[in-house]
Amino acid sequence: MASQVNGHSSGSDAHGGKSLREDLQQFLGGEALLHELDDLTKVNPVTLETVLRCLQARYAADMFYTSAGCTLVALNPFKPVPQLYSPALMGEYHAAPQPQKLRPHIFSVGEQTYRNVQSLIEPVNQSIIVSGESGAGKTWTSRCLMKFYAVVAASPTSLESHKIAERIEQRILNSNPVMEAFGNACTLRNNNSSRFGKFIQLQLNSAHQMTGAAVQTYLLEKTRVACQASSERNFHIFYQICKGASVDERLQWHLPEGASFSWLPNPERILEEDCFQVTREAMLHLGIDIPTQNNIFQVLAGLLHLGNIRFADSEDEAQPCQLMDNAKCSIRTSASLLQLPEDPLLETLQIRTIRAGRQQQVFRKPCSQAECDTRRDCLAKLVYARLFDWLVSVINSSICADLDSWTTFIGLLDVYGFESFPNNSLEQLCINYANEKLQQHFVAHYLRAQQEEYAVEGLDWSFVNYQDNQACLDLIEGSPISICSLINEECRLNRPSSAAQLQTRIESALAGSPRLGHNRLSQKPSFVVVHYAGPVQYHTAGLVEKNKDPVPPELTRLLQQSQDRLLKVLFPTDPEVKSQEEPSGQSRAPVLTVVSKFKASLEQLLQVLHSTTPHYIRCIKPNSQGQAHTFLQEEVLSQLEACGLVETIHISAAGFPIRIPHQNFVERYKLLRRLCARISPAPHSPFPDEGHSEWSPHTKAATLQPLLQDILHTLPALTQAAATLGDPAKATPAPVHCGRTKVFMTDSMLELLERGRAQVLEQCAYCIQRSWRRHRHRRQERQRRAATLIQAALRSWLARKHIQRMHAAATAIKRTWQNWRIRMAFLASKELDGVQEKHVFQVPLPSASLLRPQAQTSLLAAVIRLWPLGLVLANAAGGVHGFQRKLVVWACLQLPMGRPSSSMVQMAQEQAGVTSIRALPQGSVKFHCRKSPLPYADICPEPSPYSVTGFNQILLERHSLGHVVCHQEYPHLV
Ligand SMILES: Nc1ncnc2c1ncn2[C@@H]1O[C@H](COP(=O)(O)OP(=O)(O)OP(=O)(O)O)[C@@H](O)[C@H]1O
Repeated sequence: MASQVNGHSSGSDAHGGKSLREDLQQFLGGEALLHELDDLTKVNPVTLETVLRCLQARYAADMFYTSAGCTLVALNPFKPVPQLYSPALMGEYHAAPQPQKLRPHIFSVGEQTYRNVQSLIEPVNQSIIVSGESGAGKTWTSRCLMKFYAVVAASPTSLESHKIAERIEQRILNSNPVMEAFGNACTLRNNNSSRFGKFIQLQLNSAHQMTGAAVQTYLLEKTRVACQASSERNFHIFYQICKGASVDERLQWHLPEGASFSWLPNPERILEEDCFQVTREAMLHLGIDIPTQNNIFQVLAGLLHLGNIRFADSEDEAQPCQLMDNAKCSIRTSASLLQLPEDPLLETLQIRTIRAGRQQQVFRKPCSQAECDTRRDCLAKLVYARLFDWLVSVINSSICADLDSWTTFIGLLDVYGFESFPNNSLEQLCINYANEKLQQHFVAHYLRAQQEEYAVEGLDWSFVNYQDNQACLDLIEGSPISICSLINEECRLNRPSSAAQLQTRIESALAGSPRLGHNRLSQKPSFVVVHYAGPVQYHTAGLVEKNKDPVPPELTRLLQQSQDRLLKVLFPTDPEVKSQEEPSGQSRAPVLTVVSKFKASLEQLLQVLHSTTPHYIRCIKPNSQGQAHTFLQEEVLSQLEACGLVETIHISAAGFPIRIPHQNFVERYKLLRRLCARISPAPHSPFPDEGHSEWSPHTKAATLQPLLQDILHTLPALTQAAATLGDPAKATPAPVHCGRTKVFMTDSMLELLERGRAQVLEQCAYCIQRSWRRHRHRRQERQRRAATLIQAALRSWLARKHIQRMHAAATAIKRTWQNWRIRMAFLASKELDGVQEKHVFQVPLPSASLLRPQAQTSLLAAVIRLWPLGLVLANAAGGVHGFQRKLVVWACLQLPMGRPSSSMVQMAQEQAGVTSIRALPQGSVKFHCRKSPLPYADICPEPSPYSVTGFNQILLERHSLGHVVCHQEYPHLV
């Protein structure tokens, strides 16, 4: 870096060397700080030197973007810096509350532009003008901006609309590789140089989502098809088809491997742009199907073969020039690829037809060898230019949204930068003319308008001398006499004029212009124009011819005969088109020259730019070799001068770049009075409240001034607040000037106001949030109470219901239980006590029916009286056994022996079992038997594991052993 700085000023004298060393010392000492300055307006003093140092320091620190007031300076890194354009970074700039606070970047310009569209402040439409030398990074920048908008202006709503938006964005992005393949070429200064200018209009709908785009192109360098400077190349697409075609396609397009074409110089150079597949895929996405693509490539192959056609010089002027031997095959192949008849093709190239006289008689004149070559080149240029325009229209129809589906747009202008070569011609004149126009637009927008406005608004302002290029524009395009008008006139007169004559004409007619110069040392006829970026010498040779860009009508007619589907579209046999193509020599209508067409499209472009808010990005090339980490001061210096950057910085730093009409200012910042009201009561209060913003027209004018004053009164408070927040830059009161119709301020003041506004809005939002939360809380509380009440009522109802059901069930059980007990007791007592008589006939004694009634009665009585005794005896532990026992039983029961019923009684007795016998003192016997023959006496209503089934306690009284007391007992009662 030191050597570069040394190299910049290599003074030989001791004093010069010393000052340079000091300078260098100072520079190097301050470098650490210098690279931190991200706005060139902060460089002090603002001179080319300091600006240059700052840029160099930043470049060394890999900081490629620097603000310069209203412009962004973009240094070409000439190396991939992926993190500089990552989607994450895009998101960061998009989400930042103040993107301009972040590091300078094209995304901050992009985001600012997008926010301007969202704010709907007039003019809503925005334009970003990307300018710079060839290879400075304009196309790269435009591409990155398009990607940025594709991300930030994508539709976040429904999945369906998101998909549509994504498809549109993809198409817009796909238009880049197609346009670059057909419109870019490798030049000495840039491997991927755009050979046309373009204005891309990104269309946004009312929700600020990208719905489409439109591309307008300017001045395609079509001469490149047939003529390339040494070490340069043709358009990329020709190399792509030659390198990327498949074997079949090669056969079809007659492009054998290793074939040489004179219009395809330097094919051995391999560039990353030579990617045929990428172009094909992008074309497919844009709706250009494979057959159409093949058709396009076939036509391009036809042009390549056309370029190989060579003519031999003819000795005899009356005879047409003959084809060279090796060109015969080329013309056949070319004719077949272009689907043109071979002989008429050859004839059209060899022979000129002239219509003359009143009857428009046709004369045929053989062309010289040079003329044949010119006609061949013209044919190729004509086809290629039409093909390019057609492609642009196809791209537009694919990406352009319906007129009613978009409301605003962001325009991206990528134009060729200022050009100055040793040999400049009409192309450079047009390019530099466009740059002058854009510079004027810039000057008008930022510099002149700013200063003039200060004067009109009555502001005290010391004017800066800026370079007004109006004089230069007058020289090029002025009326009635200018360079353009003179060249056009030469074309209209259609007279043979030499280059020297044109030079003399220009010099004599425009002698008074301060911007016209003359290079006395020049060998060739030329004139010099002193552009804002420096003097450029234009050679007059061939200027008029280039301006005419003559297309012999027979060439168009020939192409109209083609059977090729694409050429039929490009060259329709439409009479309207025909009349445009063939202006008759006698017509007084203005001739459509290159300059006049370019001027018209430029004016159209400037009209669009004037209706938008412009943003500028100046791309700077740190070195012409395209090397990373190399900052050549001299080269950068000339570019800084060429783009008028230093003046911009100077004025932007000293002036008031922000101008807001009173009405807009009041509308936007009237809520700042709330801040003031909190600090101190406002001095004026005859204005309506914010809630009543619809003032009547007469009150409006009357209230505007006091309102304005009120707002301005809040500024000290705002500045103070900034100071307490520890922002010293904002603490010093930034100048605000109230003009007659507008308020003027600096960026920092605007920032302060915006911050205050955001603060008030934030407080309002808090207030609304608080009220809403309170309201919501109250409502929730009410709802909660109501819910509790409902729950309690329901629960008590349910409990009551349950209890009622349980109660009813318990009552029913109790009743049933009581009834059962009563019934059981009744049945038992009936069985034991007084029922013997009544039920005697019901005792199910077997063979009872066989006994006599008396016998039956006595038997029953005996059973009842004596069975316990029988039981006792039968079950006695010792003593009576077998037959003896039976006899005892029979005797006790007085049963007749051998009767079947006796065994049954025995059975019953055996089953019954006696559990205990106790002799009571009075001589009675008390015993318990396990089971009685009574059906109800042993029924336990409550069976439980602990309960013993009812058993009978039998007491045999001594005094009446025959009287038996039998009652039921329950364990729990014992
Ligand atoms: N930001 C960047 N990061 C990395 N490389 C870049 C950047 N900008 C530009 N370049 C490199 O510089 C080259 C030239 O850039 P670009 O084609 O955008 O220049 P240009 O100004 O459009 O030139 P022309 O006017 O000739 O079309 C690119 O091919 C790329 O290699």
